[in-house]
Amino acid sequence: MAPMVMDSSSTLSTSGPGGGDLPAYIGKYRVVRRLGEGATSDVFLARDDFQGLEVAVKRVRAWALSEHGGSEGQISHRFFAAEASLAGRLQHPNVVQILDAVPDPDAPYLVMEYVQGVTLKSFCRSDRLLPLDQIVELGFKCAMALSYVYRQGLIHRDVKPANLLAVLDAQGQLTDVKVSDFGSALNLRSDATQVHRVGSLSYMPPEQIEGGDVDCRADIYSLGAVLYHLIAGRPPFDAPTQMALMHQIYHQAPASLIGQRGGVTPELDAVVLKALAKHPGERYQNWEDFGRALSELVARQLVPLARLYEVKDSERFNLLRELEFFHDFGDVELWEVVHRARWRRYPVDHALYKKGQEGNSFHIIAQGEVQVFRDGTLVVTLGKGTSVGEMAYLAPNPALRRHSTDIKVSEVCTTISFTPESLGQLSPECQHRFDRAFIQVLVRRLHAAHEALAHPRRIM
Ligand SMILES: Nc1ncnc2c1ncn2[C@@H]1O[C@H](COP(=O)(O)OP(=O)(O)OP(=O)(O)O)[C@@H](O)[C@H]1O
Repeated sequence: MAPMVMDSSSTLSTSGPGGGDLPAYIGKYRVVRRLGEGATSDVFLARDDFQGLEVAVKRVRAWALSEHGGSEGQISHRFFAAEASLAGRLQHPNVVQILDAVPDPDAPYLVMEYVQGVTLKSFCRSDRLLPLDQIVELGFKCAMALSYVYRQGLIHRDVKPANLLAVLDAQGQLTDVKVSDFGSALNLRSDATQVHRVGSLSYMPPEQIEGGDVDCRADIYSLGAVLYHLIAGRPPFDAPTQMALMHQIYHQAPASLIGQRGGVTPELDAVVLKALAKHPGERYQNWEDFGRALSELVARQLVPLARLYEVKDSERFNLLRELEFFHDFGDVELWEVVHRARWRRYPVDHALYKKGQEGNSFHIIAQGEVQVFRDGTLVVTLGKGTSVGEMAYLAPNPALRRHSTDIKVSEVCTTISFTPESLGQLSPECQHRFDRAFIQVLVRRLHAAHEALAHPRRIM
């Protein structure tokens, strides 16, 4: 049995498998295992037994805060304070949520959403590189997440592979990515003076090294450097000493990605190198532009697609943003629809609904067209952005739930569909958006029906 010892916060602890002491509890959280460690803190997988929840607890190492820690100690305090101030604030599917911050005087800790997976550092080695389309997808998701973060008044300032967590499913397949570690974040709304030179040199833009004021374009550079590393298996600049590395970052253009890896197109190379421009004015000027450039690479097939007929998450997100039905949805709700809806592509002549059938799912047409027939006669053609089947879905009694028309696909069509059960699993905010969008659809239909009754000749 592992020896029992007392740790700094007087909690019983055992010697852990990863070396070092593994505390039995941190506050009310039962420690399961060590997940990783950073420069100043240890991260543990822990359980909140009361809520039955797995969390990641990041605890600042006691020595780092002690008087011996000197300026290191002060820095740790500041890093902790920066992350702690964000507890409960950042809520985005691609940002690791900070659930709580406990300012324990000996060893303060943060409680975070637990991400099952590895950091993107695992995919920076040349023998473990990800497919190019997956790298671009990850880049797009990080760009959208950091755009959200920027809109909250924050610059991350330490975007690097070790701070981007890759979500893996049970089969070990990478399914998503989450931005983490806001210890170096600059809060533009409350930090009166910028603390300079935080971050990791290999991914840091010149203006951040110089100690000048930074804005979102500094993070855009860093994400560009991460994408470069994921594509090439080496960072844009590499040198044996910090001085030499800084010299390269200031003065040397990164080598083109073409030829460093099969399948890299001039367009992909241009997008990454633009993000890595020395001068912020020559980079993408905002996250929206960088995100658009990345998603266009996928949409226009300018990266080799591993699975050709798949509707990628970036495509889905952009499709939704274009549809009137989703105009009032924020980014967070749109990502929920990307992940939770059923996305299907239907061939021409496919019968979406048949008259008399009882319906409980509804579709929103994202691409293509359908035709509505009443007793064999074409009534209307519906295209992108319209919804079908919502009447049967919203109907208060079974008789009204039967479809009164036949609906057939007339042009290859992608639909987003929900059932009452799948809609019920969405967050209350997202359900609320759906309710509002349905009310708008119904009001429009009611108005059209009213007009038809009031002015029958006009519409005949
Ligand atoms: N929410 C999480 N879920 C799962 N693992 C995590 C989580 N947060 C962090 N980790 C793991 O712990 C490691 C260290 O975390 P983190 O980078 O936040 O610590 P840090 O002390 O701020 O590091 P550094 O100062 O070196 O950037 C990560 O690389 C990752 O492996």
